Amino acid sequence: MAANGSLHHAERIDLQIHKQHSICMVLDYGSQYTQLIARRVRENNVCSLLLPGDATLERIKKERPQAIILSGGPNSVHTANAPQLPPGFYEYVQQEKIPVLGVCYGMQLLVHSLGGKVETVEADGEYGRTSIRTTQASELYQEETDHAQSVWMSHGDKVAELPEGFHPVATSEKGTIVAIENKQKLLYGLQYHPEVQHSERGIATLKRFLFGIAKMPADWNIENVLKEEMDKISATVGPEDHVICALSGGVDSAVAALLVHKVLKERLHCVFVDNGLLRYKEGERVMDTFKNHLHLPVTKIDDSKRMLARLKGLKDPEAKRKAIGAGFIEVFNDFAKGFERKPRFLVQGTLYPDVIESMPPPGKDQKHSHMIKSHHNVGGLPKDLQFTLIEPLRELFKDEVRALGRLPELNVPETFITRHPFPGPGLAVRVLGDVTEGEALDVLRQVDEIYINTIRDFGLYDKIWQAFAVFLPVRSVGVQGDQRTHSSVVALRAVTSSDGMTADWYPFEPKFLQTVSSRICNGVRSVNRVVYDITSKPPGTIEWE
Ligand SMILES: Nc1ncnc2c1ncn2[C@@H]1O[C@H](COP(=O)(O)OP(=O)(O)OP(=O)(O)O)[C@@H](O)[C@H]1O
Ligand SMILES: O=c1[nH]c(=O)c2[nH+]cn([C@@H]3O[C@H](COP(=O)(O)O)[C@@H](O)[C@H]3O)c2[nH]1
Ligand SMILES: NC(=O)CC[C@H](N)C(=O)O
Ligand SMILES: [Mg+2]
Repeated sequence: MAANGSLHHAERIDLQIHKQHSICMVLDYGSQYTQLIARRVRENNVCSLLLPGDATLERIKKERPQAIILSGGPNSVHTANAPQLPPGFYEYVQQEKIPVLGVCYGMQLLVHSLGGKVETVEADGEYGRTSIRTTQASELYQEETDHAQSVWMSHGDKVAELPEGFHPVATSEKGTIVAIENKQKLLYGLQYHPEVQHSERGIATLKRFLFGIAKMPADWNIENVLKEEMDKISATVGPEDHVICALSGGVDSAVAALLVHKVLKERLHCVFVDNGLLRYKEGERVMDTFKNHLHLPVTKIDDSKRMLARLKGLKDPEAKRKAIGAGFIEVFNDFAKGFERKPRFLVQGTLYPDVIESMPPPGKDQKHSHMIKSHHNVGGLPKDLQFTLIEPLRELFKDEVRALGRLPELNVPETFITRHPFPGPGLAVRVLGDVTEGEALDVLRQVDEIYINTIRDFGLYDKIWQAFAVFLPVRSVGVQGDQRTHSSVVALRAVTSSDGMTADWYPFEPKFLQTVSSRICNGVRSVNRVVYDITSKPPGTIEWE
């Protein structure tokens, strides 16, 4: 639970439930993937605890970690004020025999601070899929040598010289050292990101670190989250309080609503907003699904006119996102006015990726993490927000939320669990630039409907994490029925992912691409060209804005 991000995210993530468990600590240097590391650790039933990268040694000691992972981060060890390990860190971990794994920036930090050399590679970074090969036996790879695997990289600095006592244990195709160890001192480093789904054996390597090297017990699970979050809600919401829940039809808010409802019952009031940015017939379809499957009272509010007016003339993606965030809150404020005792709390299905992409964590180490885009429900919220937020999923990733929703205690219907994510700002971040120009929204609705139906016809919906169309603000020349056309171009995007933090484009068969392209050009008059987006995340993001 958080009041509009008022605490440092890493401190907030200090889930105190874990005191009775052994802890793997993650020090956060601002990587987009820091929480993903913490999440991977939990996924393997080990309790993880995130602390800011500038935590003092006293703070670290207080938690008695059994293993420590140093995250990646946008800084270079050579930039002024780049995050450092606290004085006395190495003495402490050596004395307590605590294994340390540095990931990307974390590995560069180990190397740099122990007297090795890190250099900046001017125009030759490694981003996205990279092939690596183990060169020497290491516990990290179960002693296997000469084994190739595909991993996810995102770095512009590299290790040029190892500190004393370290060995390289894997290199990339370009010859970059991508894994190192100092077995005696229990210090390990990975230049790539083992925590992301697209690193082929990344999880296996993390498990080697947790269980093989750090010998941690596997004694934690998702049920703890349910109990903890329900307890927090009971402790925070007064017995007379009524609470509003922003419900979208997506999985996150459905899980959040059912979790909160378990505690508050009829004091929870769900609101679904039609902001004019929904897909084809989405408003009606979602309300039907709520009625047939969710069994919670839901009020639908049509805010489309006001929202489209608010977006008029806005071209900048961030300005659009902020306007949409403010628009949502205006609807909830209006709704709250209808109560005798005005609700003070607002439930949102915010997930961790929304938080990490939306804002650098406020507080001391603001410099460590970069804002990627303001998610409407986090960075897009107005500054004078009148509600205290209840966000029981704020520390979780989508696949964890799905697991939580499937627990028998919540029993969230599968129709919500398996639905592709759809962002709150909806089609506004898929019509590039000005949203209200021409018929863009209508064209996009038609194209999207054909695209998703074709995906279903080919039996691919559940193989794809998210698929959608994008309306491009350009025109191209075509020939249709022997006539010259100068019409719109749409891009199709389909990605595989497990948490939205990294993604790869989906490799459709040519037959699918042929079918969908001709269905779109035949079915939507003003479109004469269809392109397919083949960009992973990174370097792209999933949405285009
Ligand atoms: N149309 C809407 N009406 C009311 N609340 C919304 C709407 N769209 C989004 N929200 C709120 O914003 C939150 C974030 O949106 P987001 O799309 O990330 O989550 P979701 O819709 O619940 O799940 P999914 O990511 O699977 O679509 C939602 O959980 C919900 O609380
Ligand atoms: O509710 C939301 N409000 C937003 O402002 C928002 N922006 C992106 N997304 C969704 O988040 C996931 C990651 O998207 P990106 O790679 O584009 O950041 C993808 O699933 C996106 O659809 C949003 N969801
Ligand atoms: N992902 C990271 O941790 C990157 C580390 C450092 N900023 C680099 O570019 O090499
Ligand atoms: Mg959604």
